[in-house]
This record gives sequence, structure tokens and C-alpha cells, in this order.
Amino acid sequence: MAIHVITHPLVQHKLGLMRSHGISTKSFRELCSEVGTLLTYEATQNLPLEDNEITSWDGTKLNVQHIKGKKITVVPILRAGLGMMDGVMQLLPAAKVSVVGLERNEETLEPIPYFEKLVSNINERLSLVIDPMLATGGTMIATIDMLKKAGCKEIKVIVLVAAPEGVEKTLAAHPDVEIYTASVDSHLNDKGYIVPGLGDAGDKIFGTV
Ligand SMILES: O=P(O)(O)OC[C@H]1O[C@H](OP(=O)(O)OP(=O)(O)O)[C@H](O)[C@@H]1O
Ligand SMILES: O=c1cc[nH]c(=O)[nH]1
Ligand SMILES: [Mg+2]
Repeated sequence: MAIHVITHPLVQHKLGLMRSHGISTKSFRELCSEVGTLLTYEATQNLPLEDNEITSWDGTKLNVQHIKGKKITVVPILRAGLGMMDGVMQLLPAAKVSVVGLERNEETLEPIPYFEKLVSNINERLSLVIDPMLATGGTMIATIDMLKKAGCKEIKVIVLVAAPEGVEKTLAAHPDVEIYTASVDSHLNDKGYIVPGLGDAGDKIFGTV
């Protein structure tokens, strides 16, 4: 299945708090990071394990499981993706970070790329793309295009909230990609905002409105 809606009570509770009118920048930012951690836990559930022999507390040899040298790059989409980054990195502290910047033109809803700094060996890594919002899907599709052009072969997407239109468009363009989200909401409004959604996630994280 390429879309995973995480219905865990902690995720749903925290997402519900984020939807509240007048939420402070501090609370929104904290929740963005916390839900980012919980969705990362789900998105990494199939990482390969391997047996490793260790010396245990009483000096005997013991076989334990370690993650099998899986190389990961976290890909925050500027700006709003940065709001999830601390939470995601808590579970993946050794991951390399590839930053991309895209801004949606609010008239045409087309994404405008303005920054790209990817890790050099991205072809060997799983990319975990993070952005709170998947609306029309334009930004996510352009990001995945960028990653694949650079040689990336395995991509997972973590978004807090998605619109059905954006999920459909993204999976049509990139059927090999898996999307993890706390919610697929009702629809997009005539300005391309997700309903009920969260409002403008970037502005809420950075306190710019
Ligand atoms: O699916 P789409 O229709 O492309 O819209 C989603 C994009 O819009 C928002 O970013 P925005 O362009 O507002 O930039 P920002 O993060 O700098 O606020 C959001 O964080 C996504 O990146
Ligand atoms: O609902 C939306 C759509 C795009 N960007 C946002 O921040 N929110
Ligand atoms: Mg924004």
C-alpha cells in the first residue's frame, strides 16, 4: 500500500490540537516536531535488521539485532519541512540531510524551486522527504523528480496532513513512493488550501503571520 494513514491515538490527539484556531507558534512548532517523530517511527518500521554478536552484562555472548547499515537521508522541504526536522532526527540522529527549497506560487499553485543541496551518494540512500502539507501535490512531485534525477531509488514521504487530490496526483506520478500521513483530509479549497487542514503551516511554524 502506498498511502499509510497513521491512526495511532497519540498522533490523532496531537493533530487535533494543531487544528485549533489561535494555536501559539510555540505549541504548533512543538506538535509539528512531535508528530514528525511518531510518523517517522511508522515510516521506518520495515528497515532491515541483521544479527550481531555482543558481550552481554554477565560476560556471555548474545545475538542481538541491529539496523542493517541502512543509509538514510532526511529531505526537509523549505520552509515548513524544517518544523518537523528535530522530531524526525530524534529517531534518526545519524541520518544525513539533503535540503530542498520550493515555494508554491499562490496564484498559479505551481511550485518554484529555489534551493537544492543533496548528499553526494543519494543513489545509495533511502530518502525520507518531510513537509507538513501535501496539498495539490505539485511541491512533492517536483521534489521527488529532483531526487530521482540525482539518482535516488528509494523514497518515502512523511506529511502531517494530505489532500486526496495531492495524494492521487503524487502516486500517479510516482507509484513507487510510499506516503505516511496523520490524515487525508476532505478536499482543497479554491485557493489550494487543505480543508479542514492546518492553515498555512510555514507561517505558523515561523510565526510570519
Ligand atoms: O502540494 P502543494 O500545493 O504544492 O502545496 C504544499 C506546499 O505548500 C507549502 O509550502 P509553501 O509554498 O507555503 O512554502 P513555505 O514552506 O515556505 O511556507 C507546504 O509546506 C508545501 O511545501
Ligand atoms: O493547506 C495548505 C496548503 C499549502 N500550504 C499550507 O501551508 N497549507
Ligand atoms: Mg507556506
